[in-house]
Amino acid sequence: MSIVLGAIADDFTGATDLANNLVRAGMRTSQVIGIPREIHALDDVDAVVVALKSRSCPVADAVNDSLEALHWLKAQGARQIFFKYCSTFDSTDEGNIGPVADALLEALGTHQTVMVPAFPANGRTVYMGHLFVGDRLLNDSGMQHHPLNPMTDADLVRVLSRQTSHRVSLLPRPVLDKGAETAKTHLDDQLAQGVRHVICDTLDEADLQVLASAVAELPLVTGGSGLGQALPAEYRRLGWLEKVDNAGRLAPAHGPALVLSGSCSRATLGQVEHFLASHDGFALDPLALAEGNEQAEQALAFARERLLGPAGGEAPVLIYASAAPDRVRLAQQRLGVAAAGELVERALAGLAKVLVAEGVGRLVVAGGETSGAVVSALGISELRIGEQIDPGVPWTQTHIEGHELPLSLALKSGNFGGVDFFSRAFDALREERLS
Ligand SMILES: Nc1ncnc2c1ncn2[C@@H]1O[C@H](COP(=O)(O)OP(=O)(O)OP(=O)(O)O)[C@@H](O)[C@H]1O
Ligand SMILES: O=C(O)[C@@H](O)C(=O)CO
Repeated sequence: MSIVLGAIADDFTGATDLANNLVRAGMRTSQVIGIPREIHALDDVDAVVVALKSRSCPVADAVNDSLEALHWLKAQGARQIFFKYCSTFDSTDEGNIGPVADALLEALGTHQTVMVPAFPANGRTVYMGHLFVGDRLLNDSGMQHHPLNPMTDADLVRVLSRQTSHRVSLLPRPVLDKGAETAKTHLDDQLAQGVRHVICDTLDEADLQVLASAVAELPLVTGGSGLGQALPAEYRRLGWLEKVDNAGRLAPAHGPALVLSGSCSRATLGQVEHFLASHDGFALDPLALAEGNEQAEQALAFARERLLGPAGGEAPVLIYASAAPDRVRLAQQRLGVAAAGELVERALAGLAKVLVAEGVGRLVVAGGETSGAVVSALGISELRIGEQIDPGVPWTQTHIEGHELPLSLALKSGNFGGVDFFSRAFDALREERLS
């Protein structure tokens, strides 16, 4: 059987976010980690999301990996390709959104795509090309302090124009408001004028549905997961997709519960604080990690005692490097941005590897880069997508080599989730609401 949608996501939590919305809209979805090296059995799967780690890597690597993913997805019969990036348009003047989108267009032999980062369910909307997070412009939302790609400009036409030599324009809300046919005509007019990338305004779910209807037959669409929620209904309308029940059913969860957080996003900082008010936690500091193994070993002993020892209990514990912008800046000034991030990612990934091997069976990871590091360390190649915990974050399940029982894993994007996300995620599993 051929898949309908093939998606290329530029980070791990972003991939899960998109997969979650596809499952919710009734597509049976598999997420694969990196470009699959072996042939996968894709029976009973409507969509595959390839999770890359291409958001913050050098442009040439992002382009090569994305093209390799494209070729694999086309070989699986994908009718439409979705390039998934962050709903906060995480990128720098070098890329990687513009260069990857250009390369995908060229490889597909097509000349235009849409850019739909909005995710209204999580407060990301676009008006007159300006991206809002809740009631703040992107550059005033906390994203201006992002450790790897500070977002200091909310005007996406301007942001993307710095990343591509091709023309960028806007599909404004007043046009969208007139419906899918008018939107399509607008895209065609722009194409005739040589516009390659069209940033799309989106205020709400209704706008997403109009957009989905206008773009369902384009070879390439790009954006956040909001569009992914709206497309499956269009695929059904086109006769490409059948309706299925229970697209997100998982097996029961087992084992001790751990949260690892390397995200310094505003939402995660609130979640860490909230969790620590009623649970145990251990703070990592890149400056201490740079001194040697001692702090990582202390963190391991802390988790072992609470989760795996004779006194180990049901309560989840947290190990985190999440810190306020001034502390992040200090570490970055002393160590360098990349080195500080790598020290944290390596420490959290190493802890995940040991603790899962020793029995942790329920794991929440906060932060896209952090999730990428943890998933790689665990050698995970495929995730089955389950039910949603909060918008954009589902529980997933995977098999770890040598383990009889599956690992339940939730990969949380930095700015996603309610303030009580960490404890509520496990409550949901305990209640078997999600199993
Ligand atoms: N205390 C710290 N000092 C410096 N860097 C840190 C610190 N804590 C974490 N980091 C690094 O900051 C980066 C955070 O990126 P990550 O993608 O994991 O989170 P996020 O940006 O909040 O999530 P998302 O990409 O899902 O929005 C990681 O590279 C992490 O290692
Ligand atoms: O689109 C989003 O906001 C998320 O899926 C994400 O990519 C954050 O890393």
